[in-house]
Amino acid sequence: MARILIEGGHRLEGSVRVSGAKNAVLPILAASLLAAEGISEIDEVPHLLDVENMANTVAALGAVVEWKRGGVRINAQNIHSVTPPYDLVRRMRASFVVAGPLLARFGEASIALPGGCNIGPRPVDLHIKGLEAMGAKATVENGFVHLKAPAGGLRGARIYLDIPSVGATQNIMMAAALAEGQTVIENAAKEPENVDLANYLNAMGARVRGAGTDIIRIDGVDVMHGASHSVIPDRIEAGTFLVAGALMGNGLYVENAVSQHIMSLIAKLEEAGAQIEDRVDGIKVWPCESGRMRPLDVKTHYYPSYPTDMQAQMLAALTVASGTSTVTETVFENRFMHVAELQRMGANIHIEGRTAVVDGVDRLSGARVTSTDLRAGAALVIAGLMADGLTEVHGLHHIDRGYDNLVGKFQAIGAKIERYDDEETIPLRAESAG
Ligand SMILES: CC(=O)N[C@H]1[C@@H](OP(=O)(O)OP(=O)(O)OC[C@H]2O[C@@H](n3ccc(=O)[nH]c3=O)[C@H](O)[C@@H]2O)O[C@H](CO)[C@@H](O)[C@@H]1O
Ligand SMILES: C=C(OP(=O)(O)O)C(=O)O
Repeated sequence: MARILIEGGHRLEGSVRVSGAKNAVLPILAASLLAAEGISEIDEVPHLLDVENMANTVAALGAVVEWKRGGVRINAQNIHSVTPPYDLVRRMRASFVVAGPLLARFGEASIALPGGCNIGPRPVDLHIKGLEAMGAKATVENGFVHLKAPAGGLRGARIYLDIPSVGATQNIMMAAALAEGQTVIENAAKEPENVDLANYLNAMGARVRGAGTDIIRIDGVDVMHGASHSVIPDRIEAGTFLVAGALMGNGLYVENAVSQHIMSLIAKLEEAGAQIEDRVDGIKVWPCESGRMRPLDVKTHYYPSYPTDMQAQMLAALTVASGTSTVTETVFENRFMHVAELQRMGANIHIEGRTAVVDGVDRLSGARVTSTDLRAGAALVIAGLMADGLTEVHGLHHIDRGYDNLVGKFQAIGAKIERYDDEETIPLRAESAG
């Protein structure tokens, strides 16, 4: 079974470059389906399992997808299907965002309903309600959502989102790009990845204003074309390295990190005592002078509040803080699966409802642990970097979904970390990792 082996205690220094954002590139690949003319060139595309799945999804619908160095070229002129294969959709929730582009351009789409996942139930009711407000008929049958636009195509509408859902905002924004008239999304998600998507849509000929604020206005156009676009850096990958640097760094430079995208995380790291220097093209981080982070109270919420996708990594960091911290998860119902794994490494955490209460311990000890979701995997790697002895992390398919060469990047900044796929032998193996 594939696993990562980490020998804890080595300092991290030098520079690490952040890749393009997973949560931006996925809807951008889906948005490419809107182009009836021309070819899109997307740059800064990270090497991720999710990206491969999304590229395969648009290819299965008829788009011609050509990989190039650092990016991808997509010709979506001849789409022949509005039903992405179930096998691809089930692997990745984000594939539901092909619904908006397909419905807008072809008047119909049939997408397998994404189920819940390891972080809790993840309904798509707000996506469907938004598309219905634009005139679509939605029926759910045999696990699929069938969406059909009215004879004259989708019509612009005023849509208030009960929750500022990232995915619903994306689906509605893409569907509205080719609808008749104006769509207004109120209580829209303000995430930087949605701004990146809006910029790409506008480069394709759409008219989207207000992305990044609560209210997005989209004036529908008749036709869209391919465009060139460079994906923004991944703020969660940047945050993951900043947390690692705040714990184990000797002055770690996270190149490409955009401080504006992670203000809440930077504020928390500074509150914990880490030193942060915002530079033109990245962020440098040093650990607290005392060598130990101060305890924190952290609460996840929608952007620009503290991101749920950085909850597990921060929780791992706080296991060795100099006191008691609280971490409250408000976005997803069940995003504390990593707690049990961190406890196996000696962390002192108990859950009270939606809050994890973390009593800092002097040190963690290496153990064999399993990622339960993508960010849980990153949290366990961070825990392994600071633990005594050897840590063996399993469940790598989660990490591969969203981190581009995580092991190689940590190796390059001084971590003692190796990845073993399948039956390769583990030279570093020791009893403590069992
Ligand atoms: C590919 C991608 O970009 N994934 C991100 C996106 O996921 P995703 O787009 O799935 O997250 P949402 O913003 O939609 O979900 C936020 C909350 O709204 C709820 N909800 C959402 C839609 C809906 O129709 N009904 C409903 O009740 C969800 O269950 C959740 O509790 O934003 C999340 C919240 O920042 C991040 O953790 C994910 O990394
Ligand atoms: C929850 C995440 O992603 P997804 O929405 O793709 O599951 C994540 O990136 O942490």
